Amino acid sequence: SQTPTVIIIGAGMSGISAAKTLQDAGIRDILILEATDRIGGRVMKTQFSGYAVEMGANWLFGGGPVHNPVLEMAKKVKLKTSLNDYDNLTSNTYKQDGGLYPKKLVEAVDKVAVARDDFCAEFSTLLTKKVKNDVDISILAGQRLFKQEPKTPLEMVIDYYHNDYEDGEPPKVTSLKHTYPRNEFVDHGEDPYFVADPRGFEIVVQYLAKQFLSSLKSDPRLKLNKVVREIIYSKNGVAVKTEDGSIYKAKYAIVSVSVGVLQTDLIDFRPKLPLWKRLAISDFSMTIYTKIFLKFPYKFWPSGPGTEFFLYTHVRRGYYPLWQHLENEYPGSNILFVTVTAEESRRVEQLSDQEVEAEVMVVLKTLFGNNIPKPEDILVPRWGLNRFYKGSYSNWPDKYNQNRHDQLGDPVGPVYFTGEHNSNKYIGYVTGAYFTGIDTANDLLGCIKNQTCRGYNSQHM
Ligand SMILES: Cc1cc2nc3c(=O)[nH]c(=O)nc-3n(C[C@H](O)[C@H](O)[C@H](O)COP(=O)(O)OP(=O)(O)OC[C@H]3O[C@@H](n4cnc5c(N)ncnc54)[C@H](O)[C@@H]3O)c2cc1C
Repeated sequence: SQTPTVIIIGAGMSGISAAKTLQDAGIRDILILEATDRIGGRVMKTQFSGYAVEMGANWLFGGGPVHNPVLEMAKKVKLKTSLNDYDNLTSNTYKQDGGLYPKKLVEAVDKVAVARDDFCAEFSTLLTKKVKNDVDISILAGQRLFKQEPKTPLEMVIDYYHNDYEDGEPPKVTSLKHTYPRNEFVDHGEDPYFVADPRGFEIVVQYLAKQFLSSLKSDPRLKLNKVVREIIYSKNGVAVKTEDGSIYKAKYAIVSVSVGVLQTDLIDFRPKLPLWKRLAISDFSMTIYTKIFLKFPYKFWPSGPGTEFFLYTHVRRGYYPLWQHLENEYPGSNILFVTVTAEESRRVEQLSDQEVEAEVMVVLKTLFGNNIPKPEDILVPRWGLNRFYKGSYSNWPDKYNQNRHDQLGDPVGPVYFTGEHNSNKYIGYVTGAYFTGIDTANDLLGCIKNQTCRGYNSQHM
């Protein structure tokens, strides 16, 4: 077969959106190499006790003032979504040893958290506007300036909901400047859509792919089960080697794997990537966000309006803090899921399913009594251990500046980089992945069509 112009590594949202952009611009001879047996990447549903649940992305943002093309696609495929009852998220907040906190107290703590967020947003804007060089602080440092740093278990779980639940990593290590103000898709005063569709959120990535691929399994431009292990690059082009011993050649490559994967040696770049690039990769952060699903024979948790979520407070920040039932989406499913992040995710991933179940049941018995039934099934995703993801999504660390982030996305010779982590506004989100795919493809098109190839700028090779 003919040598393609571009090889795209990875068939997640960013890789597919880059491929679509190239196709639309007339670059038809492309080849997508995907390590797994499916497209979609971190948009991934799985069948759990007869229901489609989202192992990866679950919330679709876009009810706000900014047009979100991912939401438009979701509407085209009639993706089934519901609106989460975020207004009532704090209405059932349990003490560490069981029993509910008085609603008034929780509301008062939440009010402080909202004011603290507003302060952080204003302070971040001030930093951006008034300080010439790129000065940044952590969200926690911002909270301390507000003189209302969360300290008690109750304050911490509310803060967890306001920050870690979105960022994946705690305020201590997260950039204030690049996280606040929260972007328009998220902080629009409207709840994001919660995806609960038998076809999964991944139907949206498939929809995009089908606009240029004849088949998601056998189109010659897409090869599944191709684990890229080596990229040899020079002014003449790239040679991409896969684990099964194949070699694919092209003029250019677009690498769309997660920054977590780039931090490992799964893909060997030859020559080694320049130092500036390696630093930009190694200093960025990839979090782990874990939704643990549990199926019970019957429900024993609060149900009815305003009960979709419940919170568990613990002196240990992030210890099984945020629970959600699926009664609105899948009535009668008797499924609960609890979200853990960052260090707790790293710890939980090392445990067996049985060990996780034992921990979780101690918490549930504390809240609902010793007579609750044993779960019939448990699902513990392990995104951090998976060599094709090495985490769930990226998080902007407080000591990482804009210049370095630009370098994270900069091309090196004929090798271009894309993916969620390169987004400036929607880092970590499916929407961010979609936009960066387009941006990277356009950058490369500038090179192919106009010979303005940023990969060959002075320092770049
Ligand atoms: C648990 C979890 C919850 C999330 N929640 C949300 C949410 O609610 N809302 C939201 O908008 N976003 C959410 N996200 C983030 C969102 O899923 C990602 O930002 C987005 O899907 C990333 O797309 P991508 O194309 O950048 O990367 P990926 O989807 O990771 O695509 C990269 C592709 O490269 C492949 N690959 C890796 N290594 C190789 C190799 N060596 N050779 C070939 N192929 C390779 C991978 O298999 C993958 O298909 C969540 C993610 C997770 C994991």
